[in-house]
Amino acid sequence: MSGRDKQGNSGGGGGRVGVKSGRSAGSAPSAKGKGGKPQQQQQQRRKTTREVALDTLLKVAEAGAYSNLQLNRALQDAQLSRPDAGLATELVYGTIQHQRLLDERLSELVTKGFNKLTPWVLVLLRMSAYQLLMLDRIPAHAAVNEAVVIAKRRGHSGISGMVNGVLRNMERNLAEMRKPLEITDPVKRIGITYSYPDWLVKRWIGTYGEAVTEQICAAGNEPPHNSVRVNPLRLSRDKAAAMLTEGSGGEAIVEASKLSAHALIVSGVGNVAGTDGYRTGLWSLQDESSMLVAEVCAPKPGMKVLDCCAAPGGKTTHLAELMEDRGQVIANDVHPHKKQLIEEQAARLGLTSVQAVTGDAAELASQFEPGSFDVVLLDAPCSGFGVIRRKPEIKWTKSAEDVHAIAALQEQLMDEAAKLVRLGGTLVYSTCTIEREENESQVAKFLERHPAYKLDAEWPEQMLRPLQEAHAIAEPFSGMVQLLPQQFGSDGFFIARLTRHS
Ligand SMILES: C[S@@+](CC[C@H](N)C(=O)[O-])C[C@H]1O[C@@H](n2cnc3c(N)ncnc32)[C@H](O)[C@@H]1O
Repeated sequence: MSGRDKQGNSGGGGGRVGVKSGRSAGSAPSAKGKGGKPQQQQQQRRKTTREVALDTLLKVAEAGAYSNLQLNRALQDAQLSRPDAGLATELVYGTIQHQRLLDERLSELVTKGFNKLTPWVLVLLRMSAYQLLMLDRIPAHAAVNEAVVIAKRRGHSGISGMVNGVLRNMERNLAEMRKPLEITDPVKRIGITYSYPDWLVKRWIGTYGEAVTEQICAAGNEPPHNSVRVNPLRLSRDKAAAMLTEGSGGEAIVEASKLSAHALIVSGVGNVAGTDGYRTGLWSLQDESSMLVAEVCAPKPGMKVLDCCAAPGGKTTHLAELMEDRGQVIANDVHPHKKQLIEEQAARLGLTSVQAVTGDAAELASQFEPGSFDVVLLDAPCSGFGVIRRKPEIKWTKSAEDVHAIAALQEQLMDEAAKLVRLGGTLVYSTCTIEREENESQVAKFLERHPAYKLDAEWPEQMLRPLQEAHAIAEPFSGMVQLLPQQFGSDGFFIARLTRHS
C-alpha cells in the first residue's frame, strides 16, 4: 500500500491542504502533558494535531457529525498551522475511508475484546494504524509515540500499555500487514481492501459488475480535487486562470476542465474560498459534475426557472449566471435557515435575478402556478454515494433501507415538480449518487407515470463529447447520464433532462 499523503482538497471545506512537511508529521505535541500541572493550566493547553483529528473522529463516530463540517469547526478552533491542518485533515478522512481494512488488521493484533474497546481507544488505534499502514511520509515511531502520549493523557496505564503493545507489534510486522489481502469472494475482497460495507459492494457489483465496482470503490478513497466555476458575467476562464496562478505566487496548477466549459481544476491555491476572486464574486467553488447540471438545464436569459431543492445555492447561482442575470430564478429549500445561504451566494456573485423562498418541494404546486416555469430543476436529496470522497462516513451510516426511503421521497418530489413545467418546457432531475434505484429506475418509473414527458437527448455537442470519449454514456444517447467518480475524478452524479410535450 502506498502513501496517500499527497496534495488534495475538498470543495466542501476541510480541504486536505497536503501533508508535505515531515515537521508536522513527526512533531512533538505542542504543549506538555499532565505532570502535576494545575487543572486550569491543563485546560488551556492547545490540542496537538492528532488530538484535533482524534476528537473530530470521535464526534463523527459517536454523535453522527458530518466529517467535513466537524473538521472545519475543529480546525477553526484549534488554529493549527497550514501543514498541521493538512495532517489533521488527512488523518480524519483517511481513517474513516479505510476503517474496515484498519479494523481487520487491528483485530489480528488486539487478541481479546476488539469489539469491546472504549470508543476513543478504538479510534486512536485506527488513526495510528492508518498512519503506519497507509502514510509513507510519517515515521512509524512518531505515529506510535504520539498515540501512546495521547493514551497516557486520556486513560490509565493499562490502556497506554495496550496501545503501545498493539502499535509496536504492527510496526514490527509492517511489511506483512501492508500486503494485499488474499480473499477470493469478490464482495469481501473489494469490501475489505477498499473499506466498504458488503451490502453496498454487492449492490454495485449487481449494477456495474466487479471491475467497475472496484474502480468506483478505489476512486471513493481518493482526495477530491478543487474545481472552480468561473463567473462568465465577470471574466473569461483564461483570465480567471491567470489570476489564480498570479495570486498564488506562481505555485498554483490551474487546468481547464474536460467536463465543463466554465470550470478550472486548481491545486496549490490553498483555500479557494479565501481568495479575493471568491469574495468578490469572480468565481465559485463547485464540483465539475455539479456544474453540468445547470448547463444541462440550458436556461436562456429572460426565462422563469424554478430550483426546487436549492440550498446552498450552487446550481441556482449557476443558472442565473447562464441566464446573464436576466429573468427569474426561484430558489426553494425546505429549511428556513438555508434561505440565507442562497441569498449570500447570490449577493456575493452580484446576481439580482435570484429569489430565495422556503417551502416543501412536495407542495410547490400549491405555491406556484402549475405549468408556469420554462425550466424546473429538481436536484433531489439523495443517498449521496457519489460524494463519498467528501463525506466518507456515509459508507458506514447509510443502509439499503435508507436508499429505498429516499427513493420514495424523490418519486413524490418528481411528481410535484412535473406539475410546474410549461408545455414545451424542461424538467431536469439530478442526484449526487450512483444508485440505480434513485436514478435510472426513478426516471423510468416517472416516464411510466407521466406520458406527457419524454427524455431529451438534445444536449450541446461540447457537453456530450467528453462523456462519449470517456464511455460515460451509451450510444445512442438517451438523455440521461450517470457519472462515476473514476471517469473524470469528479463527484459521482446523475442527470436526466426531460421535456414536457403535452
Ligand atoms: C442535494 S442538496 C441541493 C444542493 C443544491 N442544489 C446546490 O447545488 O447547492 C438537496 C437540498 O434539498 C433540500 N431538501 C430536502 N428535502 C426537501 C424538500 N422536501 N423540499 C425542499 N427542499 C428539500 C435540502 O435542504 C438540501 O439543501
